[in-house]
Amino acid sequence: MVPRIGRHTGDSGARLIDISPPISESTPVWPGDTAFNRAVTSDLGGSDAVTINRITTTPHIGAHADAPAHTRIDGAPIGSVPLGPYLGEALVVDMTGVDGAACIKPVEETVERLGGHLPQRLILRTYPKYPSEWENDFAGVSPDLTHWFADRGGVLIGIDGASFDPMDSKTMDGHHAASDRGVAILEGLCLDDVDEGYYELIALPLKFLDLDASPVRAVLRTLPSSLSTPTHAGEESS
Ligand SMILES: Nc1ccccc1C(=O)C[C@H](N)C(=O)O
Ligand SMILES: [Zn+2]
Ligand SMILES: [Zn+2]
Repeated sequence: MVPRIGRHTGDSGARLIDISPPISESTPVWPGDTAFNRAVTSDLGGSDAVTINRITTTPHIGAHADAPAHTRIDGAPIGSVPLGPYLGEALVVDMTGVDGAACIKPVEETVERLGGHLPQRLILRTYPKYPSEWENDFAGVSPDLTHWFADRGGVLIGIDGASFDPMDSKTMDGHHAASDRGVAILEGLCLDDVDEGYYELIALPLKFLDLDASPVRAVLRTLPSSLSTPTHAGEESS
């Protein structure tokens, strides 16, 4: 029997791919939202014993996890969401040729092509190249896809775009579908260096007790090759 995620020892040649864009004052944020800003409050370059910065930022910056509280008045803040969804096997699907909201068909086709295995985490690539400036024209995640995935045991969907809903949405249907189905949301992932296929996702939000979102350091770890090829299809229902 092939070793599964969590049981392999770590020096098996697995590669870590950082899918977090850099965060600085020049990181784009939603128009009108609070940009990242920092100020030094204690300075080694002055007479202080330590350097300390103060930061101001929207929590929806770079790679980040949305909490249910972002779009539901009674939704859980990010510090009290379960962590399981943010860790574990994920399938990266290339949607760069797809028009509009990320939808079911490309996922079905990719799963089919890779051998039929659908893990509990789905990561959707919509940009051929991650934008370095704010981009109005991102694809959301279609509610249909979220329902389809939740029906098959899905617990997390991540996307490279800035939001699960198009920029002019007033109803936030993409976000609501996810929170209604208990599907965790990651946004702003930089997938430039990632091929379609199976990986281990690691992207934990911080324990901000009252916040609507948290930045994450998102990485994909390559699986032992026996796990990232179609030969293991159907063996696991992670
Ligand atoms: N409507 C907004 C108005 C102001 C600031 C952000 C938004 C968002 O929708 C953020 C986006 N949905 C996000 O989850 O990052
Ligand atoms: Zn967000
Ligand atoms: Zn969002």
